[in-house]
Amino acid sequence: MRLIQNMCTIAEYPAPGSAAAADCCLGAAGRRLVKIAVVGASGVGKTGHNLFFPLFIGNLYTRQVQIEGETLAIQVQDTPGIQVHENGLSCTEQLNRCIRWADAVVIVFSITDYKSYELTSQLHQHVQQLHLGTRLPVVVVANKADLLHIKQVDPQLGLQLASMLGCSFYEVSVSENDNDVYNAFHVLCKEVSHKQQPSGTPEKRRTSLIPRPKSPNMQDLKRRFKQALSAKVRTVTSV
Ligand SMILES: Nc1nc2c(ncn2[C@@H]2O[C@H](COP(=O)(O)OP(=O)(O)OP(=O)(O)O)[C@@H](O)[C@H]2O)c(=O)[nH]1
Repeated sequence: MRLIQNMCTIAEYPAPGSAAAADCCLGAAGRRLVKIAVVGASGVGKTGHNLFFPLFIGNLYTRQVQIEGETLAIQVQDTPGIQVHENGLSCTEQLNRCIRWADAVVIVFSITDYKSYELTSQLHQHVQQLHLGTRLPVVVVANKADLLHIKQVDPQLGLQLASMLGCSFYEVSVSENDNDVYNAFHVLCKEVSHKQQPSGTPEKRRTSLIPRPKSPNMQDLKRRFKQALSAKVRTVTSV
């Protein structure tokens, strides 16, 4: 992935569904915009991920990325660490708003924190519930891969979980290896980009498969028209 350093100016993310949100569907300079929320337990390294997005306003980070020859604008929203209570996840309205705003989600857990790993499937379920009817692209990221000596989660478990959830999986170390983090975002952007593509081409192909109604047979029409006309003439003559 080629990351471009010159950032466009962005506004704070608008409320989903607002007119501003609609304007925001295209990034600055008419670019398509990919909005990503990074979620996970507290202390797993979410903010570290966002540091790859050098321009930020409040909790919103941005940069541009080249995907298949097109320059897309990515916006990444940092979210507060999620707390787990006895009766499940405790998600603030702010977090839920952010998940609804997003086109894709990165779920981060730390290999040094088993509880953060356990949270992943609940979080995935929560994300999909907030986007009922569409399958939101999600990537699972196991962070702090440099801390193998104090690991509580075997990265293999992360891989198994991600494939069970139908997500891509990346094991990364925010503090040691930028490339893996880039790759995780790249895969997600590509997936969103494909989802956002106007369905023109496949749609067109589909319509061309629908049989066109047969054009009326002109000879037959003329014959029927003549018949109707002569019947009328006959009726008028007999009167
Ligand atoms: N060794 C190591 N430390 C990391 C890594 N990623 C983050 N950290 C450290 O983990 C701590 C927490 O990182 P943050 O990015 O603040 O975590 P967060 O998920 O944003 O935490 P909250 O803001 O509480 O939700 C910091 O001290 C980071 O320096 C990593 O890959 N390796």
